[in-house]
Amino acid sequence: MSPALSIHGLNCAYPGTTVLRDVSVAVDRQEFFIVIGPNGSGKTTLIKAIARLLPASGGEIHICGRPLNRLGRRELARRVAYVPQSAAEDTPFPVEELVLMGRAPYLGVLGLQGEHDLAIARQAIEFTGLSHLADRPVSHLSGGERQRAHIARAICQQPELILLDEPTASLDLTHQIRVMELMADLKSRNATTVVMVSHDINLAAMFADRLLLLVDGRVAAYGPPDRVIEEKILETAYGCKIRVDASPFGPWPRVNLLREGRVDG
Ligand SMILES: Nc1ncnc2c1ncn2[C@@H]1O[C@H](COP(=O)(O)OP(=O)(O)OP(=O)(O)O)[C@@H](O)[C@H]1O
Repeated sequence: MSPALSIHGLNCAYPGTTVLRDVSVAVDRQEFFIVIGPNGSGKTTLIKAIARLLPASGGEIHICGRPLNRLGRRELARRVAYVPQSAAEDTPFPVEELVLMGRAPYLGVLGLQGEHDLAIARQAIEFTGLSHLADRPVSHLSGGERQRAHIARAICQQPELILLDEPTASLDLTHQIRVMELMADLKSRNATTVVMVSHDINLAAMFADRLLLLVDGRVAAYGPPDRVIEEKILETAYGCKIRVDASPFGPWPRVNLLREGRVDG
């Protein structure tokens, strides 16, 4: 079976700047894949290229074996859902309506939602812990609640591949772990492939099947967490002092930041 996502020799550029250079990775179906890397290394650019929001200037992206640029808009929306980095917006729609928008790729010409669509939307709202806010306008939610509403909309789209750009960035600790558990759950219950950008390397180590470390738009490391989360690799990538040990709470590595000159070794 072809991978959920395969990227070969991808280059992406904005006018005057090349951001991604020769990026090649493959993400298996039902994999939890997390992209890490310093600010400006090209993580959002990569996610946007996969969501077809940015054109590639070279290379190829395949979704479940199909070339990305040959998928029709509806087919792309059925296969791929994208949750952007900052979902700040003043939409006056209630949460339930925003989430129901995820059904758009499945509706007929009249765009009428049926009981089935409503049931899927309610399930996504419940799954993200927003049932008590279903009727509240999105503009009246906190940043973290709004982020979860956008995740619910993406889940409601029932995609094969869900792309999330720093979904835990504005969340408190409970909701950070909840979003990660939610994605792990979605992966095993719905066989969804999850591709996430995150700056939280310790959370990423706990949940990712594989990590991709981008530095200056290039693949610096790629593999299971214990192959990527190594002191030398991270210190070179981030340019700060780091110690890596084994987490006492599970079979994953743990990153510890050091203050300059405070610890020997
Ligand atoms: N619209 C744009 N036009 C020109 N350059 C851009 C544009 N968007 C991003 N860039 C540049 O491309 C590079 C990669 O940006 P990108 O947002 O992909 O990085 P990132 O790894 O997601 O960063 P962060 O961790 O800070 O969110 C940066 O140098 C950025 O300044």
